[in-house]
Amino acid sequence: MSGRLSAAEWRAVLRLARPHVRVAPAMIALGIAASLAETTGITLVVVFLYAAMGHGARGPSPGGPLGLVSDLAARHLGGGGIVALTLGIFALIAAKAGLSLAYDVVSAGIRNRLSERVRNALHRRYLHAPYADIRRHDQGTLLNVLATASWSIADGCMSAARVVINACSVAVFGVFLFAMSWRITCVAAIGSLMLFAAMQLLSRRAHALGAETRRVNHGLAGETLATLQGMRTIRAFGQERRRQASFESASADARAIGFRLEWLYAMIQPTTEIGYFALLCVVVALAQASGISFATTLACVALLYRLQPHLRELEGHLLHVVVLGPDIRSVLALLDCGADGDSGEARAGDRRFSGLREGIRFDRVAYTHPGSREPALADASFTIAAGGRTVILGDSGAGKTTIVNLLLRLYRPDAGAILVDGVPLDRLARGDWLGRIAVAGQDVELIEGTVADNIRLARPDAAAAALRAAADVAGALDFIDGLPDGIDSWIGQQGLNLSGGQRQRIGIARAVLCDPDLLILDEATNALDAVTEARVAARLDAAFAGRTMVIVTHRAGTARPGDHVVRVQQGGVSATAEAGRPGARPARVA
Ligand SMILES: Nc1ncnc2c1ncn2[C@@H]1O[C@H](COP(=O)(O)OP(=O)(O)OP(=O)(O)O)[C@@H](O)[C@H]1O
Repeated sequence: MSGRLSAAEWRAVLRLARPHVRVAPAMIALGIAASLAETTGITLVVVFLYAAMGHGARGPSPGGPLGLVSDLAARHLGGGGIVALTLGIFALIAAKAGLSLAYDVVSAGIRNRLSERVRNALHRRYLHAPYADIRRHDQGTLLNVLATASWSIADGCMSAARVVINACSVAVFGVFLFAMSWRITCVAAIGSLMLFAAMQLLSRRAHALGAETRRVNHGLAGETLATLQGMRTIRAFGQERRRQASFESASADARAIGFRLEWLYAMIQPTTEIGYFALLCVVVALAQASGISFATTLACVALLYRLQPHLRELEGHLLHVVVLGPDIRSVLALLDCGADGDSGEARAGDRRFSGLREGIRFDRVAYTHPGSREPALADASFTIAAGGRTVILGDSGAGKTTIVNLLLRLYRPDAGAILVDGVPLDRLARGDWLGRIAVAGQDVELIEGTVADNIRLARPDAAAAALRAAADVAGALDFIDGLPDGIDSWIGQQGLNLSGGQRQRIGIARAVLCDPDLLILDEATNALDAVTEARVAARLDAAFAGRTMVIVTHRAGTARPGDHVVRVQQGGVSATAEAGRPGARPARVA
């Protein structure tokens, strides 16, 4: 892959920046106006010095625009010329400061708004890209791109704008210089081009450092996540020292790369300063040799001196765009993640769904996880009857959770169909479907917050009474009421203030709160003791009588007489039968 961003990548960046592109001309105009004010100011300063030294209308004319301004000043300003010039210079300095301030305010606004837009777009993609695709990225990368690299698009745009402004400023300075002396301008242009070529050597190094920075930052984010997510395990296994060493190693990499990057940027200033000093010496020598007046030489030197920061900035921003390239590319790649596929939004479906009437039929469904060789589910056919209990039974790794994820539309079958009352699942309006089903699993995803926050996650508008009722059905109310702040108790990071069984019951309460037509319990009570598990099962049976329940388990004893049992084995469905009457239905072998 080439170092610099391609035209297509720049087009993608501009598409992201589109709402702000119309402000860009105004921003660039502000930058150029500030340069104009500066160059005019420098010219006036030279005229001022010239007049102060007793020249002006009475002295020899410096020629060119300088002579013109000098003559005009002397003719029209008379004795008060110096005062008027001073005021003029002061006004131009103030104008330049005002214009620069306006530019900074506008660009800060755009930079922050554009970053916000990119952050939001990335977050949206994390939520809507096909689940299997987004899950393939490691969390450190996802975190780093959202938190840090997302700024690179705005920074890249700002640097590109600065490149245009600096190039225009250089052109403005060039025109002034040319009007004063074409010879000096030619020498300055050749010298500047030579310095620019030297900078290109730094730019190549910058690209390599940019890619390295991205890799190191992702590593550091991964290390941070590993510490945060594994805090308990690390301590339980006495791995603090090793973890600290691993973090410090990543941290040292970040320090080293940060230093190398800053060193690279720091190289720009002395390199250009030395180069320009040599150039100024050549200019002065040339001026003397070709009889260019002192005033013109002074003005040219002053202009060249003030041109230096613009050229330095131009080179710095060109370098910055190169350094940002890998980060910009990683943002674009994630924004594109699954964009061609059918994300949850893309296959939202248009058929209304108001409740399960007959049942759900898996018809020769196959699914292979991206990157996997073996299918997780191969040619699976079975039925989940409406209004009854279906037990999906299978060993660890048999494909049970894959079935649940297919029902949740997190995955899409590679082959076969899932029919809900005869309608393909992905034709149903996604909101309608997900609004009618709820799942509780063995690993409950808990957010940092209170018990109430966590139960409410699936139905943020639920009333307090509904929350308590759901917790009661899940057998969670007793322990919740025993917590220091009851349902408003803080549950700690990942719910660590709670036991595994308590966490599972919060997960069940969350599902119950949705009041679903179809309740899926994926090993949802395996952390409970037998008595509590039986109590929770009885409450759920009572609350969901007449509704559809899918119980996913590896324990054959979970099935009760009357339950429909689907046995999953090595990705296929080996048999379906009615619990207690194994021969009652013919086994359907996938
Ligand atoms: N995201 C994934 N990427 C690749 N392979 C996966 C992924 N998720 C699951 N698998 C594989 O698919 C197969 C079925 O996994 P699944 O989670 O459906 O099994 P399970 O029956 O629910 O197991 P358990 O009872 O242990 O939870 C397993 O071999 C597993 O390794």
